[in-house]
Amino acid sequence: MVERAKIIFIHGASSSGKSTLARAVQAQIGAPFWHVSIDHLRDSGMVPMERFRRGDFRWKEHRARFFDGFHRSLVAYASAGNNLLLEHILEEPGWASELAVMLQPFDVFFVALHCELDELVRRERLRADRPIGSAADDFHRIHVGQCYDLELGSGQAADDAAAQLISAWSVRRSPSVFDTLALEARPGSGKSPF
Ligand SMILES: Nc1ncnc2c1ncn2[C@@H]1O[C@H](COP(=O)(O)OP(=O)(O)OP(=O)(O)O)[C@@H](O)[C@H]1O
Repeated sequence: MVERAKIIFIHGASSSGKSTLARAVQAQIGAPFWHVSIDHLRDSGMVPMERFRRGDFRWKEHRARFFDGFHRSLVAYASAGNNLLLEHILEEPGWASELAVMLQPFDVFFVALHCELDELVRRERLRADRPIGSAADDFHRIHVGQCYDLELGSGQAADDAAAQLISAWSVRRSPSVFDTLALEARPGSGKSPF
């Protein structure tokens, strides 16, 4: 029998430290988790980034189906019993409910990674590999009205934040925030995202 997959979902603005935290969690946690991120798809060459940058193709025309496919791929991995350490940004208002419904069969722990605006802007400038302004744009939007199973600040060292996350995850409660979101999104609840 396939074991019910566990998903730890780290949600934070661009440059808040999601990848850094995910790597630290992956290094410390007592079971194997696959670190899943859009960054890996973009950086591996799966997406023809250069051609989008050159203007050969229009991202606007492909974005919705790219993210739909990414969200479905999470279900595919988890259905096979894989534990996932997901870092992602809920860029669209409907995505939280949509994902909650899709991931309902799994044990999802939803973590916010908060970072002060001036620190986000500083990190974004320093790394120079993200469009300037993305972090601030996320900062003002992505956490609005969102509930989490755990909220972390990104002012501490990633190893300490990872230890805190793992400790909270190991005593997580049911129903989780995603369980509640999925229930609210069911047809008839009046909050369906579809
Ligand atoms: N706890 C931390 N303290 C100081 N700097 C950090 C911390 N965590 C990450 N950083 C730095 O911030 C920058 C962005 O980190 P990271 O790539 O982990 O963010 P991210 O949220 O995954 O970004 P994106 O969503 O844009 O891929 C990196 O230069 C990283 O070294």
